[in-house]
Amino acid sequence: MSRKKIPKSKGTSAPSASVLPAANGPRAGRPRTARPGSEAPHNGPPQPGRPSLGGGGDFYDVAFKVMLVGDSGVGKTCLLVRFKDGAFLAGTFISTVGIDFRNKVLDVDGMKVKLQIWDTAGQERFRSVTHAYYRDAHALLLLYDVTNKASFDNIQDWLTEIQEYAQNDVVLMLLGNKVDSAQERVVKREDGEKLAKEYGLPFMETSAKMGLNVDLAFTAIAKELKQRSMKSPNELHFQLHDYIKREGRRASCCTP
Ligand SMILES: Nc1nc2c(ncn2[C@@H]2O[C@H](COP(=O)(O)OP(=O)(O)OP(=O)(O)O)[C@@H](O)[C@H]2O)c(=O)[nH]1
Ligand SMILES: [Mg+2]
Repeated sequence: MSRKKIPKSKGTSAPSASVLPAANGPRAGRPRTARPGSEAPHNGPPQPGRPSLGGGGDFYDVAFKVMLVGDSGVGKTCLLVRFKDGAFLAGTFISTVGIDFRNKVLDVDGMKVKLQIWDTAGQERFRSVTHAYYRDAHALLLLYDVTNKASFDNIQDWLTEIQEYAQNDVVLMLLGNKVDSAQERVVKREDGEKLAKEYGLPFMETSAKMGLNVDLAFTAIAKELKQRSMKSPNELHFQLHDYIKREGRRASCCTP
């Protein structure tokens, strides 16, 4: 990938959320692998260019698509499983093939916000599959692994890719995962903060293993997207940076 610099902050206009009437029906099933280009199964993952957030039958007022991106092994799948099921996938690392998705409905200030979360494969060979999904994403969580310097160094390349394929107004957050592995840490918190500041990105350190800041990351995204979609002049403007600064916890404060 090239190492082109990108503009240092994203725009702030509202993404067009899918505002759908609350539905009643069965919950979405297990995540499955998308097959771009083929016909979407009923209630299955939407295909690139054919956005649909109506499947799954959850109760919700507004729905958004969130994508997890970053190098292979940084913990994208574990972050999603922690958020969705409150569990940690220990043991053998099973690399994601193509793309999976899961839905979760959050209560954000009295409104049901459905996040359809796309878990992408970090491996280079699946990159073209991932590209097709960027344009429909309302938000991106970009992860690196604090125990893997290369995954941090590659963030700039990911930002270049995001600039190329995602919407200009996509909500973007940088996450440094695996902070529970203090002994193996090679990327300092300050380095993550510095990079995030350089690009005007909200930033947090997380641990999918311990659950540190995982709910917070998704909740912050949901709040930001909801706020942008409401466009209510009476509502106080939600400040994503301030929110995660206030609510975010440091690794040192959390015991296993
Ligand atoms: N210590 C620690 N290990 C983690 C954490 N998150 C993930 N891991 C481990 O890191 C490895 C990779 O995790 P995955 O979530 O599968 O990584 P991924 O980013 O989805 O990788 P790809 O699917 O290949 O893109 C697994 O062995 C996980 O158990 C964490 O917060 N702390
Ligand atoms: Mg994965």
